Amino acid sequence: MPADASDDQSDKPDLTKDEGGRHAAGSTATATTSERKGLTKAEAAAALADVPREPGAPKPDPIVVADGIVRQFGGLKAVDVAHLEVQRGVITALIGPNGAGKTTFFNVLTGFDRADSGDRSFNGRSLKRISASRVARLGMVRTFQLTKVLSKLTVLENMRLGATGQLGEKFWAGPLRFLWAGQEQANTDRARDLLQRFKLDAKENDFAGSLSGGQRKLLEMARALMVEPELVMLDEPMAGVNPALKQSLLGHVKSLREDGMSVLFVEHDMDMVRDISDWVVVMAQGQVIAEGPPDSIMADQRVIDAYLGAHHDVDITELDADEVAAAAEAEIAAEKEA
Ligand SMILES: Nc1ncnc2c1ncn2[C@@H]1O[C@H](COP(=O)(O)OP(=O)(O)OP(=O)(O)O)[C@@H](O)[C@H]1O
Repeated sequence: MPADASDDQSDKPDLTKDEGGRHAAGSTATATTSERKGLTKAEAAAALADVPREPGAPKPDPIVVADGIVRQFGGLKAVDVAHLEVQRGVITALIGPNGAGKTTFFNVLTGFDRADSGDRSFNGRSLKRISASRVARLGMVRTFQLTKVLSKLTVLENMRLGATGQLGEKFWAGPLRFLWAGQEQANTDRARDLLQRFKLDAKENDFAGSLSGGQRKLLEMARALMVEPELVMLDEPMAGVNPALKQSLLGHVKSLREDGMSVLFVEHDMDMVRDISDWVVVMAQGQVIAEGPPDSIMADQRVIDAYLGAHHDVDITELDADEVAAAAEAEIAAEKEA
């Protein structure tokens, strides 16, 4: 489904706007990644302590607000979300059975798909008629269930592609190298820093196609950070990832919150949901049926009936770096055999 093509003209994000008037004093809406103060798990829980455990509950400092979002495919209402607020600076999980509408809702929020009705806002600003690429430039980026790294490009080239809005991409600026060479160097430096953080630096010149599934997920997450986002949306980050690499991915997601970013992720892996999320939203048949902290959600009979009955808990073991590396090699070998 094509994204909303009617991209608006201004490239300047207005992240200071607060139509809802509910951003707390000292809100991080205008801060860059390096200036933003991250939250610990305890601080994130405290920020949500007074939020009612009910679908559509208002949050003290929402970064995203969805209102009356409906997306139909023929006669099927894939998404029918009356109201949802995503709190800034915390990790929110979106769970629900297959076909609940989670990915479709992600697509609509990020502008990769268009709702039949309803609107959503980011930092108090409506995203109506704003294209997916512009949504990303505003600071709301996503990864995909099936990774979209480009196999025939190197790891570093994939990273550079994550930096949107570069001067060198503008047709008039292309020949004027002096205008964009500095920006290109800054992007390469940032790419290398991120690759180091995600332990992919040794692979910067390898083709992305040679990475294991788990490493591709890491690369996609690293690439999403090239735009210094405020909100990172991850669609099933654990799907198809070896248990050893899961540990590493979990650590990276937690560190996003500690670095001051907000995270919204779709996941079926209940260990991950319980371990890292501060708040859980449950969807079933297109609607939000429950919201709350992980422990209360996992004990909610409606959630157990709609979803959790089929999911069992398995502890993810702590693994050291060698075990993680060995698991990545095993994953690559298994993929080659398949
Ligand atoms: N492009 C499409 N055309 C027709 N139906 C679609 C399309 N995309 C999604 N659907 C349907 O909409 C419903 C919601 O799908 P969606 O992929 O959003 O669910 P989900 O909760 O993400 O599921 P999963 O956990 O399996 O990824 C499903 O019934 C699906 O078949």
